[in-house]
Amino acid sequence: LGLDTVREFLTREEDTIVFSLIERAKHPLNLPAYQDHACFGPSSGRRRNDSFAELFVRESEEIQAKAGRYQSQGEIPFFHSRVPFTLAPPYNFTIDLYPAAASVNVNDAIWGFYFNELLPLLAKNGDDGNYAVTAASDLACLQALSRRINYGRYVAEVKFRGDQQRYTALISSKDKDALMTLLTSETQEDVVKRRVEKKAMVFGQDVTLDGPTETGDKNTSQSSFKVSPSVVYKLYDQWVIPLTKNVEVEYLLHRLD
Ligand SMILES: C=C(O[C@@H]1C=C(C(=O)O)C=C[C@H]1O)C(=O)O
Repeated sequence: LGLDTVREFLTREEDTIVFSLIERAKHPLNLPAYQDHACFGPSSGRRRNDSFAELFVRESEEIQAKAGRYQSQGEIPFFHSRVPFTLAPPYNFTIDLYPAAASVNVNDAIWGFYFNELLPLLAKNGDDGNYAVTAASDLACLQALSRRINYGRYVAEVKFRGDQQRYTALISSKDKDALMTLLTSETQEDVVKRRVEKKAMVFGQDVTLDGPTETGDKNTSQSSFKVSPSVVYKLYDQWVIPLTKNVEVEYLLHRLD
């Protein structure tokens, strides 16, 4: 585990995130899927206050928990299920994280910005009734974002090991601001934001057999991309990077527990 390796992981996750957004943007907003108390058919066993999307995520996570998804430290569910067993054969996952800090995560914040702020920028107004397909693509977005952002734990572990003296001093004095400054690389953040914006252009264009496939083409206006590159830039600038850094700080604060 080194800084180059963790950054390679984050770079690869960008592809997953951009593709999952492109998939979600295929569907209209489908607002009824997100409304509390929404009533679809017989409400057998249905908990009140759950939107359809919430129910979909909860139940999907339950089956994925059974299948062993959360045996890996890299995956953190949005809802903690009480499923005690796993269908998957046991596997000795590597333990890279410090135990007392390993469960640090910002899934609640991810849930909030995804549904309240990102989704309206991503999906066009409309309702085609395909709520299950829509919620399945929400789940894919949420899982990709959660994996990327909560990977801040690994980034923090690497940074801590690389500069134990300085980090230990700041952790002991619980100096959040100084920790934030020490772990921040503005140059790297700028590279990441410009790269994801470019990925939205490359992955989100219509591919045809005539003409070159280029991102600098003057005919490719923002509106011709499946997901607006500026929305992807904003996603990283306002939510993904700041939340990743919050995860890093919170992890570090527990690194000496
Ligand atoms: C993840 C890192 O830590 C911080 C967060 C970044 C990000 O979320 O992309 C980029 C640079 C750092 O400010 C890193 O150094 O790679």
